[in-house]
Amino acid sequence: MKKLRIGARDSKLSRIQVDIVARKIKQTLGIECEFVPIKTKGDIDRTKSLKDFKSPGVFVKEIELALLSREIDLAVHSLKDLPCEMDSNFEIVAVVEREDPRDVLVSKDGVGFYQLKPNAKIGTSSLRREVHLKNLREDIQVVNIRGNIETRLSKIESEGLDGVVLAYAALKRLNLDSHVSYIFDVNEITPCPGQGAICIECLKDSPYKSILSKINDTDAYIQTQFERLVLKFLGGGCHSSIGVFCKTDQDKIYAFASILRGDKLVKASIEGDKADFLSLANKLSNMLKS
Ligand SMILES: NCc1[nH]cc(CCC(=O)O)c1CC(=O)O
Repeated sequence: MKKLRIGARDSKLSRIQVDIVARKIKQTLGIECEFVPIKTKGDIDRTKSLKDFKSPGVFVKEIELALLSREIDLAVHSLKDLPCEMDSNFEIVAVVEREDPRDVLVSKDGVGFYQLKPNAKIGTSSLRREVHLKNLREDIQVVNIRGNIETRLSKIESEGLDGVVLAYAALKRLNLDSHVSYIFDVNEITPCPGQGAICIECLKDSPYKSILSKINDTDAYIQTQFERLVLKFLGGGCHSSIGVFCKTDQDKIYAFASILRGDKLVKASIEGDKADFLSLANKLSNMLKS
């Protein structure tokens, strides 16, 4: 079989994620891959806050165009970068691996979140993280920062911040998790739907769909599809305040979600059988709608 061309963002983290997928494809399916780096709008325009991009999927569009023009055979993304409402030409054929979905604080002096000085300045451009941080500590001042992980870490010094909040998964994959000062429990900051998961996206009529689906991690797939479905039912763009977290254990699903209503963070939780996936996602979103 010919080499498969993997398209993905051109960042250090993205390359590491592509390596993880390529290794799995080689080991499990015996197929070689090559990496095709693609610049996305989200990478090019670094001045804009993520909240100000008009359409979702700022890290995705150009990669999907490369799929359409057959310049690449598959795309590898951080699942959380994929809008929950996907264009009908495309499909998530596998969730390959899910790292820890929690958010973490990297602080200036290594102090924990509750030890930060009053009115501490914390960098993030995620509305979800902002809302949760203020819910935990009213005094926290949020500063908007953008850029890849290394850039955001460097902004602690360059912007005089007391810390930044980032995805644990990203720091682990970049081998930077020794910088972590505090790990937020999922009850403190509800994770972003799909956070920590790497996925493979293909054209719906791709000849590689069925072979690539062999490297799907079933539990990671169910958890993240559940989280994305709740986000979709709530009408959330992927840069909204909405957090959803789903855990699985054998035949069971345990999930909760949080959303900003007025100036209050409201939360709901649910559990049930995997077989009732759709109605559970529906119920959970309805609990948060009213
Ligand atoms: N918002 C950008 C983004 N997209 C994916 C990740 C890495 C985490 C993941 O794989 O879910 C990050 C960085 C972050 O949230 O700090």
